Amino acid sequence: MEKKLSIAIDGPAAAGKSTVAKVVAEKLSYIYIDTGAMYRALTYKALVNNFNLEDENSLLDTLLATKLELFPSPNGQLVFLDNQEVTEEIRSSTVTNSVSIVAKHQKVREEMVRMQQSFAVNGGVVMDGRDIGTHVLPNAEVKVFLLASVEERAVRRHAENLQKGYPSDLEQLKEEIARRDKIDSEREFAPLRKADDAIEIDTTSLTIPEVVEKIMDLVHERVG
Ligand SMILES: Nc1ncnc2c1ncn2[C@@H]1O[C@H](COP(=O)(O)OP(=O)(O)O)[C@@H](O)[C@H]1O
Ligand SMILES: Nc1ccn([C@@H]2O[C@H](COP(=O)(O)OP(=O)(O)O)[C@@H](O)[C@H]2O)c(=O)n1
Repeated sequence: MEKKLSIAIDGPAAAGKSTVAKVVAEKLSYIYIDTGAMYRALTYKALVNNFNLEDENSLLDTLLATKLELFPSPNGQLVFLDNQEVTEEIRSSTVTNSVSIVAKHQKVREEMVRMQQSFAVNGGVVMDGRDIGTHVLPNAEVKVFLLASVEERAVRRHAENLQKGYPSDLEQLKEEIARRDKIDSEREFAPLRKADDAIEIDTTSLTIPEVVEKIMDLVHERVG
């Protein structure tokens, strides 16, 4: 039987990570794990309960007391928080604009990483996020860092919002994406960074199938 690999996909907001990670996981019959959803779920709970997002210890306590579950589904991944489905709720702009504050806390990240590593213990996983290649799966056989210009990423998110019927302002999205990238890249602990051994793919002028194909080529190189 072919060896089951671990595949790490990192990169800035709206670079296409989850879209291509889902397709790659499906092609390989691997599990897809969207780690951003975990930070989003904790942020959602903190916002609903009016918690101070700067209070690292209380966020850690909240996380430890939370039942956070990810279930594979044909459309990607369902997210449950204390037995309640929050798959859609965690994508709201309120959560999006606060999540990087929650995600900068070291203690929160350490616990998230512990959970993420436990999901990946048997390999056969495609995981996307910001620190997968650098911290969560440092021994992943395939590491990819996806990039695209901030303009292109904002245009993509804008189109996605309009298609879903959500209100959307392109200039505002551009600013929000740039601001989130800045916080994610500048935080002290486990910032958004390409792992030394990750392959960078600039997707600005690539289609989704072209990006998937590049990643599948890397996978095939590793399985020989
Ligand atoms: N190579 C690409 N070309 C055009 N659109 C893309 C490409 N990759 C992703 N998209 C679209 O861009 C949006 C953001 O992609 P997503 O996978 O959610 O990004 P991320 O997970 O990195 O935040 C989605 O609407 C997706 O369909
Ligand atoms: N491994 C990860 C994944 C997400 N995150 C944080 O969670 C936020 C949301 O991640 P996401 O992948 O859902 O975001 P999008 O790029 O899909 O909008 C990021 O902006 C980071 O602040 C992180 O710090 N580390």
